[in-house]
Amino acid sequence: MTILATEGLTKRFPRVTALDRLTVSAGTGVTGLVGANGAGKSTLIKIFLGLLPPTEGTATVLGLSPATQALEIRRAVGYMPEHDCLPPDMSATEFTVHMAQMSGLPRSTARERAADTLRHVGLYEERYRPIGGYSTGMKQRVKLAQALVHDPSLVFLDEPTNGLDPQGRDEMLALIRRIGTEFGISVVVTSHLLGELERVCDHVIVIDGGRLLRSSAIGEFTQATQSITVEVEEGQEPLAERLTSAGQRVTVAGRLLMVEAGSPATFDAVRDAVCDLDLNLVRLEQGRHRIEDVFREEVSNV
Ligand SMILES: Nc1ncnc2c1ncn2[C@@H]1O[C@H](COP(=O)(O)OP(=O)(O)OP(=O)(O)O)[C@@H](O)[C@H]1O
Repeated sequence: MTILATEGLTKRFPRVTALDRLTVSAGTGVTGLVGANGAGKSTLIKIFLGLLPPTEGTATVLGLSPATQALEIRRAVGYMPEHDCLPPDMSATEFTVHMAQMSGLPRSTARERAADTLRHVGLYEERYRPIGGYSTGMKQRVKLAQALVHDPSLVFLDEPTNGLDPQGRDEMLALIRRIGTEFGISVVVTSHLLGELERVCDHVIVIDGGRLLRSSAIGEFTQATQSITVEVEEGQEPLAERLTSAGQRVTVAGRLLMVEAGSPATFDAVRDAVCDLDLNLVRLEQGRHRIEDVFREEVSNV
Protein backbone atom coordinates (compact mmCIF):
# COMPACT_ATOMS: atom_id res chain seq x y z
CA MET A 1 0.00 0.00 0.00
CA THR A 2 1.35 3.42 -0.96
CA ILE A 3 1.49 5.77 2.03
CA LEU A 4 2.97 8.74 0.29
CA ALA A 5 3.90 9.71 -3.24
CA THR A 6 5.14 12.72 -5.16
CA GLU A 7 5.25 13.41 -8.87
CA GLY A 8 7.59 16.09 -10.24
CA LEU A 9 7.35 17.92 -6.90
CA THR A 10 9.14 21.27 -6.91
CA LYS A 11 9.33 23.94 -4.21
CA ARG A 12 11.10 27.17 -5.04
CA PHE A 13 11.75 29.82 -2.40
CA PRO A 14 12.93 33.27 -3.61
CA ARG A 15 16.59 32.36 -3.20
CA VAL A 16 16.69 28.59 -3.31
CA THR A 17 15.02 25.58 -4.92
CA ALA A 18 14.31 23.36 -1.92
CA LEU A 19 12.75 20.49 -3.93
CA ASP A 20 13.57 19.88 -7.55
CA ARG A 21 11.20 17.67 -9.62
CA LEU A 22 11.06 15.00 -6.93
CA THR A 23 9.22 11.81 -7.88
CA VAL A 24 9.19 9.21 -5.14
CA SER A 25 6.86 6.89 -3.22
CA ALA A 26 6.89 4.87 0.00
CA GLY A 27 4.75 2.13 1.49
CA THR A 28 3.80 1.10 5.03
CA GLY A 29 6.45 0.50 7.70
CA VAL A 30 9.30 2.77 8.72
CA THR A 31 10.70 4.99 5.97
CA GLY A 32 13.89 6.99 6.48
CA LEU A 33 14.21 10.33 4.72
CA VAL A 34 17.91 11.06 4.60
CA GLY A 35 19.85 14.08 3.47
CA ALA A 36 22.33 16.69 4.64
CA ASN A 37 21.12 19.89 6.30
CA GLY A 38 19.21 21.92 3.72
CA ALA A 39 18.52 18.90 1.48
CA GLY A 40 14.77 19.62 1.56
CA LYS A 41 13.48 17.09 4.12
CA SER A 42 11.45 19.48 6.28
CA THR A 43 10.05 21.22 3.21
CA LEU A 44 8.85 17.88 1.85
CA ILE A 45 7.12 17.02 5.15
CA LYS A 46 5.45 20.44 5.29
CA ILE A 47 4.10 19.94 1.77
CA PHE A 48 2.72 16.51 2.73
CA LEU A 49 0.99 18.10 5.74
CA GLY A 50 -0.52 20.89 3.63
CA LEU A 51 1.47 23.53 5.55
CA LEU A 52 3.32 24.70 2.41
CA PRO A 53 2.01 24.73 -1.18
CA PRO A 54 4.28 23.23 -3.85
CA THR A 55 5.45 25.41 -6.74
CA GLU A 56 4.89 22.58 -9.22
CA GLY A 57 4.01 18.90 -9.18
CA THR A 58 1.79 16.85 -6.89
CA ALA A 59 1.97 15.06 -3.55
CA THR A 60 -0.40 12.57 -1.91
CA VAL A 61 -0.48 11.17 1.64
CA LEU A 62 -2.58 8.08 2.39
CA GLY A 63 -4.18 8.72 -1.01
CA LEU A 64 -5.24 12.25 0.07
CA SER A 65 -4.22 15.54 -1.52
CA PRO A 66 -2.67 18.15 0.82
CA ALA A 67 -3.99 20.88 -1.48
CA THR A 68 -7.66 19.97 -1.01
CA GLN A 69 -7.85 17.49 1.91
CA ALA A 70 -5.51 18.97 4.52
CA LEU A 71 -8.06 18.50 7.31
CA GLU A 72 -8.47 14.76 6.62
CA ILE A 73 -4.69 14.44 6.47
CA ARG A 74 -4.27 16.10 9.87
CA ARG A 75 -6.77 13.68 11.39
CA ALA A 76 -4.92 10.65 10.03
CA VAL A 77 -1.35 11.90 10.38
CA GLY A 78 0.85 12.92 13.33
CA TYR A 79 3.74 15.39 13.10
CA MET A 80 6.75 15.80 15.37
CA PRO A 81 8.44 19.03 14.24
CA GLU A 82 12.19 19.48 14.31
CA HIS A 83 12.40 22.56 16.48
CA ASP A 84 11.34 23.11 20.06
CA CYS A 85 7.70 24.17 20.05
CA LEU A 86 6.59 23.25 23.57
CA PRO A 87 4.98 25.66 26.06
CA PRO A 88 7.38 25.80 29.06
CA ASP A 89 4.68 26.55 31.64
CA MET A 90 2.45 23.58 30.85
CA SER A 91 3.00 20.02 32.03
CA ALA A 92 3.40 17.19 29.51
CA THR A 93 -0.02 15.88 30.55
CA GLU A 94 -1.81 19.22 30.07
CA PHE A 95 -0.14 19.78 26.71
CA THR A 96 -0.79 16.29 25.36
CA VAL A 97 -4.43 16.35 26.51
CA HIS A 98 -4.80 19.75 24.82
CA MET A 99 -3.34 18.42 21.55
CA ALA A 100 -5.63 15.38 21.69
CA GLN A 101 -8.65 17.66 22.11
CA MET A 102 -7.43 19.85 19.25
CA SER A 103 -7.54 16.79 17.04
CA GLY A 104 -11.20 16.28 17.95
CA LEU A 105 -11.20 13.82 20.88
CA PRO A 106 -13.64 14.52 23.76
CA ARG A 107 -11.96 15.52 27.05
CA SER A 108 -12.29 12.19 28.88
CA THR A 109 -10.94 10.19 25.90
CA ALA A 110 -8.21 12.78 25.42
CA ARG A 111 -7.09 12.32 29.06
CA GLU A 112 -6.98 8.54 28.73
CA ARG A 113 -5.14 8.62 25.42
CA ALA A 114 -2.64 11.19 26.75
CA ALA A 115 -1.85 9.06 29.83
CA ASP A 116 -1.37 5.92 27.70
CA THR A 117 0.73 7.70 25.08
CA LEU A 118 2.99 9.41 27.63
CA ARG A 119 3.60 6.05 29.27
CA HIS A 120 4.41 4.46 25.89
CA VAL A 121 7.03 7.10 25.15
CA GLY A 122 8.58 6.64 28.61
CA LEU A 123 7.31 9.66 30.62
CA TYR A 124 5.96 8.75 34.06
CA GLU A 125 5.74 10.90 37.24
CA GLU A 126 7.56 13.78 35.56
CA ARG A 127 4.63 14.25 33.21
CA TYR A 128 2.93 16.44 35.85
CA ARG A 129 5.86 18.89 36.04
CA PRO A 130 6.21 21.99 33.77
CA ILE A 131 7.95 21.18 30.47
CA GLY A 132 10.34 24.13 30.94
CA GLY A 133 12.36 22.04 33.44
CA TYR A 134 12.68 18.97 31.17
CA SER A 135 15.87 17.62 29.59
CA THR A 136 16.16 17.57 25.77
CA GLY A 137 15.36 13.85 25.78
CA MET A 138 12.17 14.39 27.79
CA LYS A 139 11.09 17.25 25.50
CA GLN A 140 11.61 15.03 22.46
CA ARG A 141 9.35 12.43 24.11
CA VAL A 142 6.61 15.01 24.68
CA LYS A 143 6.85 16.09 21.04
CA LEU A 144 6.56 12.44 20.04
CA ALA A 145 3.59 11.87 22.36
CA GLN A 146 1.60 14.79 20.91
CA ALA A 147 2.21 13.34 17.42
CA LEU A 148 0.80 9.96 18.46
CA VAL A 149 -2.00 10.92 20.85
CA HIS A 150 -4.85 10.91 18.30
CA ASP A 151 -3.87 7.41 17.09
CA PRO A 152 -2.77 8.35 13.55
CA SER A 153 -2.07 5.88 10.73
CA LEU A 154 1.14 7.71 9.84
CA VAL A 155 3.58 9.93 11.74
CA PHE A 156 6.22 12.28 10.38
CA LEU A 157 9.16 12.58 12.77
CA ASP A 158 11.51 15.41 11.82
CA GLU A 159 15.01 14.79 13.22
CA PRO A 160 13.76 13.10 16.41
CA THR A 161 17.27 12.27 17.64
CA ASN A 162 18.52 15.87 17.40
CA GLY A 163 20.38 17.02 20.49
CA LEU A 164 20.25 13.62 22.23
CA ASP A 165 23.24 11.89 23.80
CA PRO A 166 24.14 8.38 22.52
CA GLN A 167 21.92 6.62 25.08
CA GLY A 168 18.99 8.97 24.41
CA ARG A 169 19.50 8.41 20.69
CA ASP A 170 19.40 4.62 21.09
CA GLU A 171 16.24 4.84 23.20
CA MET A 172 14.52 7.11 20.67
CA LEU A 173 15.46 4.79 17.79
CA ALA A 174 14.10 1.78 19.69
CA LEU A 175 10.88 3.70 20.31
CA ILE A 176 10.56 4.56 16.62
CA ARG A 177 10.98 0.91 15.71
CA ARG A 178 8.22 -0.03 18.21
CA ILE A 179 5.88 2.58 16.76
CA GLY A 180 6.35 0.96 13.35
CA THR A 181 6.00 -2.63 14.55
CA GLU A 182 4.00 -2.97 17.82
CA PHE A 183 1.73 0.04 17.30
CA GLY A 184 1.32 -0.62 13.57
CA ILE A 185 1.73 3.06 12.71
CA SER A 186 3.68 3.90 9.56
CA VAL A 187 6.59 6.22 10.22
CA VAL A 188 8.52 8.68 8.08
CA VAL A 189 11.64 9.71 10.00
CA THR A 190 14.22 12.23 8.83
CA SER A 191 17.86 12.29 9.75
CA HIS A 192 21.12 13.69 8.44
CA LEU A 193 22.89 10.88 10.31
CA LEU A 194 22.69 8.08 7.82
CA GLY A 195 23.99 5.26 9.95
CA GLU A 196 21.29 5.50 12.60
CA LEU A 197 18.46 4.86 10.15
CA GLU A 198 20.02 1.55 9.14
CA ARG A 199 18.81 0.10 12.44
CA VAL A 200 15.17 1.10 12.30
CA CYS A 201 14.00 1.61 8.71
CA ASP A 202 12.43 -0.74 6.19
CA HIS A 203 12.92 1.70 3.33
CA VAL A 204 15.24 4.65 2.79
CA ILE A 205 14.82 7.69 0.55
CA VAL A 206 17.97 9.76 0.05
CA ILE A 207 17.67 13.34 -1.18
CA ASP A 208 20.36 15.87 -1.91
CA GLY A 209 19.79 19.48 -2.96
CA GLY A 210 16.07 18.73 -3.32
CA ARG A 211 16.69 15.90 -5.79
CA LEU A 212 16.16 12.19 -5.37
CA LEU A 213 19.42 10.28 -5.09
CA ARG A 214 17.99 6.91 -4.24
CA SER A 215 14.91 5.17 -2.90
CA SER A 216 15.11 1.51 -1.93
CA ALA A 217 14.49 -1.17 0.66
CA ILE A 218 17.06 -1.15 3.45
CA GLY A 219 18.34 -4.58 2.39
CA GLU A 220 19.48 -3.16 -0.92
CA PHE A 221 21.53 -0.50 0.85
CA THR A 222 23.20 -2.92 3.17
CA GLN A 223 23.41 -5.94 0.89
CA ALA A 224 26.28 -8.33 1.41
CA THR A 225 29.48 -7.49 -0.40
CA GLN A 226 31.71 -10.12 -1.91
CA SER A 227 34.31 -9.87 0.81
CA ILE A 228 34.98 -11.37 4.21
CA THR A 229 36.18 -9.17 7.05
CA VAL A 230 38.73 -10.84 9.32
CA GLU A 231 39.93 -9.24 12.54
CA VAL A 232 42.76 -10.74 14.56
CA GLU A 233 44.34 -9.36 17.72
CA GLU A 234 47.78 -9.43 16.13
CA GLY A 235 49.53 -11.21 13.27
CA GLN A 236 47.69 -9.52 10.37
CA GLU A 237 50.78 -9.54 8.13
CA PRO A 238 51.66 -13.26 8.48
CA LEU A 239 47.98 -14.12 8.06
CA ALA A 240 47.76 -12.01 4.89
CA GLU A 241 50.90 -13.72 3.52
CA ARG A 242 49.58 -17.18 4.36
CA LEU A 243 46.24 -16.50 2.68
CA THR A 244 47.85 -14.89 -0.37
CA SER A 245 50.13 -17.86 -0.89
CA ALA A 246 47.05 -20.10 -0.62
CA GLY A 247 45.60 -18.22 -3.61
CA GLN A 248 43.28 -15.78 -1.79
CA ARG A 249 43.04 -12.08 -2.66
CA VAL A 250 43.69 -10.10 0.51
CA THR A 251 43.82 -6.41 1.47
CA VAL A 252 45.06 -5.27 4.87
CA ALA A 253 43.21 -2.30 6.39
CA GLY A 254 44.68 -1.58 9.84
CA ARG A 255 43.63 -4.38 12.19
CA LEU A 256 41.32 -5.80 9.53
CA LEU A 257 41.89 -8.09 6.59
CA MET A 258 39.45 -7.98 3.69
CA VAL A 259 39.45 -11.29 1.85
CA GLU A 260 37.66 -11.58 -1.49
CA ALA A 261 35.05 -14.31 -1.08
CA GLY A 262 34.99 -16.42 -4.23
CA SER A 263 33.25 -19.40 -2.59
CA PRO A 264 32.33 -20.80 0.85
CA ALA A 265 35.77 -22.45 0.86
CA THR A 266 37.26 -18.99 1.54
CA PHE A 267 35.85 -19.18 5.09
CA ASP A 268 37.56 -22.56 5.58
CA ALA A 269 40.85 -21.20 4.23
CA VAL A 270 40.74 -18.28 6.71
CA ARG A 271 39.86 -20.60 9.63
CA ASP A 272 42.70 -23.00 8.75
CA ALA A 273 45.27 -20.21 8.36
CA VAL A 274 44.25 -18.65 11.71
CA CYS A 275 44.59 -22.06 13.42
CA ASP A 276 47.94 -22.88 11.79
CA LEU A 277 49.39 -19.53 12.89
CA ASP A 278 47.79 -19.86 16.35
CA LEU A 279 46.21 -16.37 16.17
CA ASN A 280 43.39 -14.91 18.26
CA LEU A 281 40.41 -14.43 15.96
CA VAL A 282 38.18 -11.51 16.99
CA ARG A 283 35.81 -11.38 14.00
CA LEU A 284 35.08 -13.30 10.81
CA GLU A 285 32.08 -12.03 8.88
CA GLN A 286 30.66 -11.37 5.45
CA GLY A 287 31.24 -7.68 4.65
CA ARG A 288 28.18 -5.48 4.26
CA HIS A 289 27.79 -2.11 2.59
CA ARG A 290 26.77 0.51 5.07
CA ILE A 291 24.33 3.24 4.10
CA GLU A 292 27.10 5.81 4.50
CA ASP A 293 29.22 4.04 1.87
CA VAL A 294 26.37 3.89 -0.64
CA PHE A 295 25.49 7.51 0.03
CA ARG A 296 29.08 8.66 -0.35
CA GLU A 297 29.46 6.75 -3.63
CA GLU A 298 26.23 8.16 -5.03
CA VAL A 299 26.88 11.76 -3.99
CA SER A 300 30.32 11.62 -5.60
CA ASN A 301 28.73 10.34 -8.82
CA VAL A 302 26.25 13.24 -9.06
N1 LIG B 1 10.37 29.32 4.46
C1 LIG B 1 11.50 29.33 3.76
N2 LIG B 1 11.90 30.43 3.08
C2 LIG B 1 13.04 30.42 2.36
N3 LIG B 1 13.88 29.37 2.24
C3 LIG B 1 13.55 28.26 2.92
C4 LIG B 1 12.35 28.17 3.72
N4 LIG B 1 12.28 26.92 4.26
C5 LIG B 1 13.38 26.26 3.83
N5 LIG B 1 14.14 27.05 3.04
C6 LIG B 1 15.39 26.66 2.36
O1 LIG B 1 15.11 25.48 1.61
C7 LIG B 1 16.20 24.57 1.68
C8 LIG B 1 15.70 23.25 2.25
O2 LIG B 1 15.36 23.43 3.62
P1 LIG B 1 14.77 22.28 4.55
O3 LIG B 1 14.50 22.88 5.89
O4 LIG B 1 13.66 21.61 3.84
O5 LIG B 1 16.00 21.29 4.63
P2 LIG B 1 16.24 20.05 5.57
O6 LIG B 1 16.72 18.95 4.72
O7 LIG B 1 15.03 19.82 6.40
O8 LIG B 1 17.43 20.55 6.48
P3 LIG B 1 17.43 20.89 8.03
O9 LIG B 1 17.53 19.59 8.72
O10 LIG B 1 18.66 21.75 8.17
O11 LIG B 1 16.15 21.64 8.32
C9 LIG B 1 17.26 25.24 2.54
O12 LIG B 1 18.18 25.88 1.67
C10 LIG B 1 16.48 26.27 3.34
O13 LIG B 1 17.30 27.38 3.65
